[in-house]
Amino acid sequence: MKKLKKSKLKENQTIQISGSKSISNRLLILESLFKNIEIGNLSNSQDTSLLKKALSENTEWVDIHHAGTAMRFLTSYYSIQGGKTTILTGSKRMKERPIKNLVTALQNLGVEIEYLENEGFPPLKIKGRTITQPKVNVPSNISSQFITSLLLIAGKLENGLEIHLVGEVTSRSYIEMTLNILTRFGIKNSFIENTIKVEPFINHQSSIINYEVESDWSSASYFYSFAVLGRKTIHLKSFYKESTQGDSAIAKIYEEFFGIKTNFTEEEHKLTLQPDPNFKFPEKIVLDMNNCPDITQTLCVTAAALKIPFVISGLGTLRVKETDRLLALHNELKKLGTETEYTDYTIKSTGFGKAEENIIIKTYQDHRMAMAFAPFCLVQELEIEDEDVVEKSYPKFWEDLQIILTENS
Ligand SMILES: O=C(O)C1=C[C@@H](OP(=O)(O)O)[C@@H](O)[C@H](O)C1
Ligand SMILES: C=C(OP(=O)(O)O)C(=O)O
Repeated sequence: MKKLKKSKLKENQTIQISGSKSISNRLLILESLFKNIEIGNLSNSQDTSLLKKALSENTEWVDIHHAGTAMRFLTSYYSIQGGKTTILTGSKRMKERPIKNLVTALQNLGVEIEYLENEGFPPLKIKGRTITQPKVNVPSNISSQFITSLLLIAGKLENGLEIHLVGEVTSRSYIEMTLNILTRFGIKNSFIENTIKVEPFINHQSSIINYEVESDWSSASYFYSFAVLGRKTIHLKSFYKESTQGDSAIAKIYEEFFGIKTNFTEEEHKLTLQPDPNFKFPEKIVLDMNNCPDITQTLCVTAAALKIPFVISGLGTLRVKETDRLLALHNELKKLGTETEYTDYTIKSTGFGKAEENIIIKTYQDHRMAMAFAPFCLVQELEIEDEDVVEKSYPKFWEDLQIILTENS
């Protein structure tokens, strides 16, 4: 249990967030397949450590715990390890997170994959082989991680790969991030309408690539919330003006709805989050967050703390993440006095009342529930049920809060 006393924000503190977990996990797979990357500012998240461990140990039984990207990326990775059989499993929740569209795509490419418990879900038994078929159809409405998983191995296939995305494309920014990394790596690709083509990558032994990972924008989002509720300037390192991370949308969203101006200092790769003292909050927030699903919880808590009505759409993936994030938000926002209604794709506020006196936020084994609700301590004291959940993406979160917060006395 983490007790957060009613606090104030200190002025002008600087936080160094570690590398993006999404970029890091893509690079680790590519490094393992092509072996020529010097990675700087690798994510210190548990998800990245788990993936790194799996790739370095190369065992026959791999438990990836809660790490969704690692589960999905390794499914394709093990599919092309010819002559090797791997059992890939995860936490209880991982066994409830869908993987069927990816498995079916790999099966259609000729890989033998078996479900060891429930059809469509981990654990999987994967028999690696050489993939030669050049084309595959993949439904793209459940998780972009399925597409990224195939894209990461595509350059290794002798005929490359053409992926036809079927249906709506969810979390598109993450597919674009993958293609951007492939391009940096020298792997030729194109994304036209619903077809992605990746060429086979032949000269991969020739040179070493240095890749400095930009810090994690999903982690940065919590400091935007602190800056809004604490009305003080915060500095974050190491970020770039042009980001490949979809969650960098937080800068625009928090400027438009909460008056936080983001300044970039090029030389120091520093973001400065500056609240505009004359900003008038909007009467309502209406937003589609399909491109940046991981910052939904951050935004809902900021809006709830300010009692600004919100209608958020594009949330079709939230019910199959670390927890059912829409249900979790609905239950916990109530404790802050915010009533909500949700569907499979949307959440909207329906009324604002008084917050409970003794708030205890349940975390549902979801790191983002803990971190998204933490900024509410600038409004009222609260407790967060399981403080250790933050390790999944941001192990130093509570330590970093000590830098920016001072208790009200
Ligand atoms: O590719 C990635 O690194 C990710 C893609 C997104 O998942 P979905 O495509 O399942 O929404 C995102 O929520 C997740 O945290 C990381
Ligand atoms: C959804 C997330 O991660 P994953 O899907 O990789 O478990 C997340 O970090 O918010």
